[in-house]
Amino acid sequence: MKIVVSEFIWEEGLQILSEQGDVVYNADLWKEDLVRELVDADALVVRNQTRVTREMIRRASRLKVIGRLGVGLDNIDLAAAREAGIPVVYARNANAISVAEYVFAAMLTFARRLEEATAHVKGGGWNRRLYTRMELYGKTLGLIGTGEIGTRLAHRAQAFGMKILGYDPFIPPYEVACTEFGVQLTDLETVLSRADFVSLHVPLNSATRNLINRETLALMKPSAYLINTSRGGVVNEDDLYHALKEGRISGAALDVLVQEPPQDSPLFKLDNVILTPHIAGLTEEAQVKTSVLVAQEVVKILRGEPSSCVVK
Ligand SMILES: NC(=O)c1ccc[n+]([C@@H]2O[C@H](COP(=O)([O-])OP(=O)(O)OC[C@H]3O[C@@H](n4cnc5c(N)ncnc54)[C@H](O)[C@@H]3O)[C@@H](O)[C@H]2O)c1
Ligand SMILES: O=C(O)CC[C@@H](O)C(=O)O
Repeated sequence: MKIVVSEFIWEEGLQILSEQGDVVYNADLWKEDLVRELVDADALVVRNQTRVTREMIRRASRLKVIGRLGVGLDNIDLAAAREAGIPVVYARNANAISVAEYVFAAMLTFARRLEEATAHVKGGGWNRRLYTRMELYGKTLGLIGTGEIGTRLAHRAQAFGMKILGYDPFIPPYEVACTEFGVQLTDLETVLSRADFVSLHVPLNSATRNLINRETLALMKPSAYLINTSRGGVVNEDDLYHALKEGRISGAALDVLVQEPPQDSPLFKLDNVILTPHIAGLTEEAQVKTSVLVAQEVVKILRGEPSSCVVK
C-alpha cells in the first residue's frame, strides 16, 4: 500500500500509517509533484491547503481513500470523490474543544484587554479607569451553526453564565446537546440582532459563502463582536472592514481569511481586529487526536473495514 501525506501530521498518526504501508510524507507536496505521487497511491492524507480537485482524483486511479486531517472539507471536491467511489474520512470532533477554547480567548480578550493593559503598564501607565471593562456573565453569545464546535462552546458559555442563542437550519443531530447546554434555537436575524458576541461555526459552501455581509452586519449591535473560526469565505471581508471602520460593530476576531496567507488587507490597519493564522484548532491535544483518528480511519478503509468518520 502506498500512502501519500501532503501536509503536516503528528508523529502518532504517521506511525499508524507506516504500519499499514509505505508512506510518502512531504509536508509541502504541491501540485504537479503531488499529482505524480498519486498515480500509484492507495491513500491520500491532506490538511486544508491541498486542493483535491476532480482532475487529481481522476488521475489517481488506484486511490481508495482520502483522509482529511481536520473538519472543513471545502478544499476537497467531494462530488468528484463520491462519483469515483472514494470515501473521504475526516477528524470529526477532534479539534472542537480547541476551537471552543479559542473563542473564549477571543471573547475574554475583547472583554478584559489584558495584553493591552500589560503594554500600558510596561509603558509607564497605571490608568485603572481605562481598563475597567466588562464581564461575560449575563452577556449573549450567538452561535451560527450548532454542531460539534457550537455545542461545545455552548457548554462552556453556560458555565460562564452567558445567555446562548443559536441558528442552525439542520439542527436535529445536535438538538439534545443544544437543550442540555441552554441554547435557545431561533432564526438568524434574532441571533445577530441580540448577541453581544456572534461566533461562526458553519462549513463553507454555497449557502454560507458571504453569509456575513453588509446586510447581516447591519443587524448586529454596535457594541457587538464577531468571531470567525469557520472559513474566511463565510464573511465578506470588504463589508466587515467598513462595518468595523465606521464603528457599526465593536470588533472582530478572525482566525480564518479568504486568502491564506493573506497578501495584505485593509483589516491589518484596524485596531479593533484580532487576526490569527488559522490556529483555533491547532493545539497539541487536538492534533494528536486528529492525526491518530484520521490515520486509524484511513487504515480501516484500506483494510475494507467500515469507518464511522466517512463524509456522508
Ligand atoms: N479555525 C480552525 O482551526 C477550525 C477548526 C475546526 C473547524 N473549523 C471550521 O468550523 C466548521 C464547523 O466545524 P464543526 O466541527 O462544528 O462542524 P459540524 O459539521 O459539527 O457543525 C457545523 C454545523 O453548521 C450547520 N450548518 C450548515 N449550514 C448552515 C447554515 N447555512 N446556517 C447555519 N448553520 C449551518 C450544520 O447543520 C452543523 O450543525 C468546519 O466546517 C470548519 O470549516 C475551523
Ligand atoms: O487543516 C488544518 O490545519 C485546519 C483545520 C481546521 O480548519 C478544520 O477545518 O478542522
